[in-house]
Amino acid sequence: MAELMEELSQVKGEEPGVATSKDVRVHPTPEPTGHKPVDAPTGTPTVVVDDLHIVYRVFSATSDHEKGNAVTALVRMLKRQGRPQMKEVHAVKGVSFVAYHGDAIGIVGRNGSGKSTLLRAIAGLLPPHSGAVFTDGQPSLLGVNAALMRELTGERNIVLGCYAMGMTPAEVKEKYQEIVDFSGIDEFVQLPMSTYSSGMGARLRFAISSAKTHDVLLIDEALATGDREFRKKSQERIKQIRESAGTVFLVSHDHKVIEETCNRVIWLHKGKIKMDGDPKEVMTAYNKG
Ligand SMILES: Nc1ncnc2c1ncn2[C@@H]1O[C@H](COP(=O)(O)OP(=O)(O)OP(=O)(O)O)[C@@H](O)[C@H]1O
Repeated sequence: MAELMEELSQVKGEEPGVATSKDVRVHPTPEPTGHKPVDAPTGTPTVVVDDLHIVYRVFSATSDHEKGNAVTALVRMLKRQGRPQMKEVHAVKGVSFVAYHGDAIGIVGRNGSGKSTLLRAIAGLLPPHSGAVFTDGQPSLLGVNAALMRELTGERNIVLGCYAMGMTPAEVKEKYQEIVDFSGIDEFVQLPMSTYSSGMGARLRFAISSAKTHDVLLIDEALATGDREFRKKSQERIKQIRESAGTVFLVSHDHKVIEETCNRVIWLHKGKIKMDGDPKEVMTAYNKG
């Protein structure tokens, strides 16, 4: 571990790079890296989503003949034909809400209702077609595909992941063992992540990203593969983030996790907010509808 830290800090310099999410904030607020919990009181706005529309543009092939391959593309070029028609998928349609410091907001809805798209837009990874997202603080998106490197060991991923979140070498050193213990991967930490089960990978991802205090933590199904014990631990961690006045968004199809973890639930239906409020009330309506 010590040699690894030294090796990596030499490569990256004294103050390693800051997480990419800082670069993609729609409304950035300058903050020192690795800062302590946000000192804003709970109840002040942290994310404002204003009449947000997200539209994906995809090439559509209306017939087999038009389907994209090298030959059809070449024929199109020779015949000087244009590209196949663009199709628009309107994934988020006029969503507005305000989230506050200390909120844990569950986002539920059927497959394709726009949950992941909304999270990615809050993280600044998707540009609004119209409308806007304003964030006070640094949003960090934790998804099932969070960028850990499968061919590297757990140990290396922990160090790189912490650096990517903007921690200093001293902070990484301080947090390292806590992350290993929280993830429960034990001696597997010395093995490449390609040898991990999906649950072990998810636990390590959550342990790394929750080791830092986040202003806005966006979790997309990342808790789904953990076992019951890990779920409990991660719920406890989310509670701590909320108590330190961060804001958590949680997309999950697991209603129990949503009800136990969140103080508010937004129900998305076909890209629009169908209901927004108390978890029990929203989940009861959602289960009926
Ligand atoms: N990269 C993309 N390109 C084109 N369309 C997309 C893309 N990603 C999502 N969509 C479309 O946007 C809509 C919303 O998808 P999204 O993944 O946000 O839904 P979701 O509620 O998270 O679904 P799930 O519960 O299945 O994860 C769907 O119609 C989907 O087909």
